Order: sequence, then structure tokens, then C-alpha cells
Amino acid sequence: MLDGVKHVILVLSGKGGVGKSTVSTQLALGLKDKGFKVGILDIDLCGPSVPHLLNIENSDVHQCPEGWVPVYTDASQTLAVMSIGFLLKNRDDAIIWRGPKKTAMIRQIINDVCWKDVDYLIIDTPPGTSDEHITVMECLREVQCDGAVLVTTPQAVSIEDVRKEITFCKKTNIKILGLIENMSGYTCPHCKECSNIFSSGGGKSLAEYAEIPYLGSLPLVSNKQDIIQLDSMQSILTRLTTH
Ligand SMILES: Nc1ncnc2c1ncn2[C@@H]1O[C@H](COP(=O)(O)OP(=O)(O)OP(=O)(O)O)[C@@H](O)[C@H]1O
Ligand code: SF4
Repeated sequence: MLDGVKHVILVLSGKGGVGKSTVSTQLALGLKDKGFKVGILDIDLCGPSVPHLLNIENSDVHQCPEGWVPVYTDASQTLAVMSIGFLLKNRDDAIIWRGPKKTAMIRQIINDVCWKDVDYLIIDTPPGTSDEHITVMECLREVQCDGAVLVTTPQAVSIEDVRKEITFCKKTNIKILGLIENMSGYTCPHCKECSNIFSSGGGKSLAEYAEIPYLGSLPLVSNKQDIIQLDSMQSILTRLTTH
């Protein structure tokens, strides 16, 4: 039930492992810090990592007469989380489903979770442009979806794949809120000097070429809790909440 949800932001990436779930959780935590009520919906059926990133992998969702109650990370219920990971009894379980079953599960997760009054719902999707993405787009047709945040790393191969996400968004009429280049350099924990381990600036150049907003870059950090403190993360949050 998305009735009480004011804003929906999809997080997409062309490649796996570029930090899409990390960015999703950090965006959610950053929005929560700014005083918003936030929800995260993890629809990565084959690799749900949001519960692990938030240290709540042993939590359970339960059902109420209206549907599923998400897991809250705090007593004041400002961050609600729903992930397929909560429904897997064993952490080693794998979902080996064909398209229609995946589609039905995603529809159920989107339609049956009681989000109550959530200011921002962040949807963490699997990499690529598969059945899961098309189903989400269909389910979101009736609600106000702000648009998509695309995540890439500086490597050429990741930049190349994010082009497909741009095409996907254009074909499905999803507004692109902007591109984030993650793991863009390494910030030394001692002196805060940032060294570019891979090539740099590819995300910005692609955003300019594709005429989409460039939201900013996030460095590799040794402690992911540091990400929300970064100036670049704060300016990404400001851009997303004032677009
Ligand atoms: N900026 C960062 N600094 C340090 N580590 C990072 C950063 N971003 C992501 N990581 C790490 O990289 C790994 C992959 O990140 P994550 O799971 O967020 O990627 P993903 O794109 O969601 O992957 P998947 O393809 O499984 O959906 C994780 O171990 C995560 O902790
Ligand atoms: S960047 Fe500077 S402070 Fe950091 S490890 Fe290297 S030399 Fe030391």
C-alpha cells in the first residue's frame, strides 16, 4: 500500500556490485537524519543485502489484517524496511524462480506492505533491466514516483552499462533524478586526502553527454557509516529533496 507514501525514488545500476544497496541505505539514513520518515524496499530477489547493511538480518516481518508490517530500525519508527531477505528462513536459501513467480512476489511486496506515512520510499532494485524492473514500473504507474537515481563506478565497463539504464528510463518514462559515481577514489582515514585508484570523472562526463543531472561522487571509505557525513552525500541529499 503506497497510499501514504509521498515520494518514491528508485535506485538503479547497470552492473552488480557497484554499491547500489549501499547508496540506497545511505540515502535512506541521510533522509532519516534530516527528519523525514523513510522506507526502504529491497526488491533484489536474488541478492537482498539491505537487511545485512542495516544489521537487521535476523528480524522478521509479520502480517496484520491490512498486510505486512515492515521491520523498523528504531523505536520511533522513522526507518521502515521490507526485503525478500526477511522471508528467507535460511540465509543460504536462494530464490530460483522464473519470471512470473518473481513478478507476483514483487507485486505482493509493493502492494501489501503497510508503509503508513512515509515521506520517502527508496526502492533498491537488482542490477540491469529485467522482469523485476518492469514490474516495479507497472506497480508505480498509479503513484507519484519522483524518478530514478543511477549508480555507477568510475570504470569504463560500469559506465557503459549505465547507458542501458538511461535508455530503459527513457523508454519507460521514468524521470532520471541523476547519476552518482560511487567508489570514486579512496579517502585516506588519516589525512582525508582522496586518491583516484581507478579512472575518475567518467560518471560526470556520461551525465553531461546524456544530458542528465550529475548528483555527485562518493569515495571508497573504510567505514560505510562515514558516507552520510561526507559533504558530497549531503549535497546529493539536498539535490534530491529540492529537485
Ligand atoms: N563507497 C563505498 N566505500 C566502501 N565500500 C563500498 C562502497 N560502496 C559499496 N561498498 C561495498 O561494496 C560491496 C558491494 O556494495 P553493494 O552491495 O551496495 O552493491 P550492489 O550494487 O547493491 O550489489 P548487488 O549487485 O549485489 O545488488 C559491499 O561490500 C559494500 O559494502
Ligand atoms: S594519504 Fe597521507 S596520511 Fe593517508 S596513508 Fe597516505 S601518506 Fe598517510
